[in-house]
Amino acid sequence: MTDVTFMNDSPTLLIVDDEPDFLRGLARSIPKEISCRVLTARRAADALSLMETNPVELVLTDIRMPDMNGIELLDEIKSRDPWVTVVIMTAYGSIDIAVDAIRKGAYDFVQKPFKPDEINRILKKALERNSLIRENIRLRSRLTGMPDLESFLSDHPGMTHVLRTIRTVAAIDVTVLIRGESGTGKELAARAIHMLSPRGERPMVTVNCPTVPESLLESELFGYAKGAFTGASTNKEGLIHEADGTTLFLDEIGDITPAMQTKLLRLIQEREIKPLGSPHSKLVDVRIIASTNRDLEAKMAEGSFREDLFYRLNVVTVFMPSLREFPQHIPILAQRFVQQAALEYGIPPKSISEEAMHHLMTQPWPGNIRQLRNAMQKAMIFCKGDVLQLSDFLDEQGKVNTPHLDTSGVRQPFRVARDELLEDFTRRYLVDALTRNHGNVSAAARESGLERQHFQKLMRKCNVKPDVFRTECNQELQCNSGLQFREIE
Ligand SMILES: Nc1ncnc2c1ncn2[C@@H]1O[C@H](COP(=O)(O)OP(=O)(O)OP(=O)(O)O)[C@@H](O)[C@H]1O
Repeated sequence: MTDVTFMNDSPTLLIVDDEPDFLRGLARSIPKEISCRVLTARRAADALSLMETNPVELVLTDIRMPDMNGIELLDEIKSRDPWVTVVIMTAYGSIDIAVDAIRKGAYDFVQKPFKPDEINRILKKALERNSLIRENIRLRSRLTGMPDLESFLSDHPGMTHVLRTIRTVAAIDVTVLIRGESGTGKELAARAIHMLSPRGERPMVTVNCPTVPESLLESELFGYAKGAFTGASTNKEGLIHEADGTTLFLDEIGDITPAMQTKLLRLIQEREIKPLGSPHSKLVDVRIIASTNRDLEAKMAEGSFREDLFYRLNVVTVFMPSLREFPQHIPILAQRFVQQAALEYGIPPKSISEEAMHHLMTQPWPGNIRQLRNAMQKAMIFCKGDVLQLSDFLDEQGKVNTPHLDTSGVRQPFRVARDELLEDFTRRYLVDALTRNHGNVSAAARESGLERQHFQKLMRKCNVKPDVFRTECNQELQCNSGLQFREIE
């Protein structure tokens, strides 16, 4: 992976090709007037990881690559950020592949070997298109009042992908499905999408599907006509009518009955509602955002969730990561909840001891961010001093909370539960070892009796990054000694 040129505030072009000489030559041949930062990657996987940490506007990719071909890469890029412009390089004569790429959302294609003028013309056009799209999104956000997304979703690198998707889908009127475990911030993400969208000036209409009794859900959503059932003494508009012109957020859609699924499918397909007992249908203009913490694929397999509804909802999917996947996110969130609680309860903010932070980072948090927020609030209320200590996070018996070892409420299949427990144990073990060794991977591996590579493999599997465990003195030491500080994986 190389960063060839860099110009401030310029868009970024990422060139992907497994031929090192061709890649280098092409990157160097991009003329100055196409003012862009050029990144290169020799494998699709490297390209995707570069895109996690760099805002890439334009991708120029070869079709034939060993790990993932250009069309698969195109699919993956589009599912992450539909606004990235992708240009495909094909071998001479493979016009069918080029057409397929365009059908799948590529902006253009160019046949190898190509002349510099030809590729430069395409790149210029592609960058122009991209800047128009971005400008459009920016203006719309300004008009609707951009909320400070970072302030609640955090700009931790692990969350940049989620943030980018939220910003992008906000600007286009597509149906969005937000998936993730309970308490990961699905509703918050739905609000962010709505507020950033052109519909954001009006409030979003939220329906928490499981909390509305099944017998009432249809009339609540679609409304009813006078005389539709005993007690219907007047016409009543439903929530979908209320959401006409704005966003309808269907929270926990995985829990609705097959009959309601059919009705919602009709709404999504035809944008039409027919109140209960009314002979008339009417068109509505609603943008639908749905969320679920259910395994919809499993529900489809057992026949309790309609496939056609799933595909209608799943135009764009946002996956909210669990705290287990991003323990590095915990210190930022914990500090933020301390500040929030201080403001809310009118008490001075407190710092968090190293021991307490370590405890927070090694908990499995099955209730995710919600559970962390509650733990922080409780600790803030009961802590007597200026520093939150480990004891402020222990349960009534003075024990460290270890919910995963309590199997009484576990409903998962044995293998799933066992694998989760094992991964949780491994992650805690790694975090402990890295904390003790101030983020020094070699030392932590030595102490654990593991090969460094094995230790790194486990870190990758459990998404544990060493940087957060590095103390200031350790960082200084490494920087002063002239060593590269970032871990190269
Ligand atoms: N990134 C975040 N930063 C700060 N607070 C957050 C964040 N994500 C979630 N929260 C807070 O955590 C709580 C749970 O969030 P939210 O209700 O959006 O989760 P959810 O995934 O919709 O949960 P459920 O599936 O149980 O409905 C809320 O109080 C929310 O404000």
